[in-house]
Amino acid sequence: MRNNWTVASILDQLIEKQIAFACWFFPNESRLGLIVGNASDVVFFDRFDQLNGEAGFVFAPYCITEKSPVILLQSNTFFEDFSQEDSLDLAGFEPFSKNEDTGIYEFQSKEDYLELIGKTVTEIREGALSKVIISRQIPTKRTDTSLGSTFLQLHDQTPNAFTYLVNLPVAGIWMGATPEILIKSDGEQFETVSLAGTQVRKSDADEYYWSTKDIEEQAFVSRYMLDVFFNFDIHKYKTKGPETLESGKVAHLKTSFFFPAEKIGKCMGNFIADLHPTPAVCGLPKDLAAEFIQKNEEHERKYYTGYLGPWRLNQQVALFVNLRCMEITSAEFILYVGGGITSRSIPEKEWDETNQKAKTLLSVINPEG
Ligand SMILES: C=C(O[C@@H]1C=C(C(=O)O)C=C[C@H]1O)C(=O)O
Repeated sequence: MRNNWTVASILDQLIEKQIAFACWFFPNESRLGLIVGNASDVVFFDRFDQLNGEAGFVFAPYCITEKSPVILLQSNTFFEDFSQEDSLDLAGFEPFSKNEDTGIYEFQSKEDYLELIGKTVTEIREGALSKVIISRQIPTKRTDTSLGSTFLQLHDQTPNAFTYLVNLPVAGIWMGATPEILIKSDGEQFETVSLAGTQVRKSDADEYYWSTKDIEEQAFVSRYMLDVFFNFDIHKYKTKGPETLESGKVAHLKTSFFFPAEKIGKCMGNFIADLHPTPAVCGLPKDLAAEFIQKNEEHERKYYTGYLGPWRLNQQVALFVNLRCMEITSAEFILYVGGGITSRSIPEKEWDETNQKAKTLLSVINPEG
């Protein structure tokens, strides 16, 4: 039985003492993974493929910049299930130097967002783009509620998501509950997932009908994955789906792909570098979409739409796309939400979709709101 109070209070102390850590719940599991380390246990990379041969907990950005490198926490202080522990000796850990709050976070007005979506749809209809993910930040005033207990509450509300809380040098504090697997391995086979298309969650699983926009949008992601498989000589795989996946207050279309581990066992870092960012978070064609995002989004994505998780930690690989997440500064929670825009997008609907996606996080940080 998890002692919520003890766990929350240890996580709060780690944050307060500025000790590097990552903790997480895998989807549909009640075990709490925790890795804690010294400042010297954290390494930074400026290329995604540098993960080849490394092991630890990885926190990777959408796009590598000087301020957002790939971060790997390598430490022997690793618990597969910390929920059963009742203490942790923090005295032996050397803290990392505090990250400065340098970002400027502005609430993007609905009008500005609708205008950007309108512009994106026109660009897609007239040019070479098929799909682009456009996102926005939702800054919310931070209260003095315990982040440890907010995290446990988030897990209780979205048990089928990968729920995490990290405090790391350079990146700072991030928390989220994502439904999207990037890559997962049980040693024998790898699983990767194509996830896209969104609608409000229904009370009855049989009620889901999917629109052409959603089906097409998700098919773009699946199609792209097949190209990446081809690059790595993966010509046979098992598929499951498309099927509906419910998460938080929304539901998505999901296809899972499975292939033998030996295909990429020695070059996993290269495989991830090719896969990321998928058209679920960037767009198609990838280079044009990335350029459009860079020119048109008003904010830096930092670690939103990057990926995170155990990377060959105790032999396990389980990376998730960093969605439904927030960055936590001393004064604010900055939520990040986005959606896939195609030629069939209706700006008002896209705005509603981002609000739906933010609901779970908003309900845990501001229960009265
Ligand atoms: C970009 C996000 O989600 C992605 C976009 C989706 C969509 O456009 O329907 C669905 C799931 C994710 O692949 C987000 O949640 O911020």
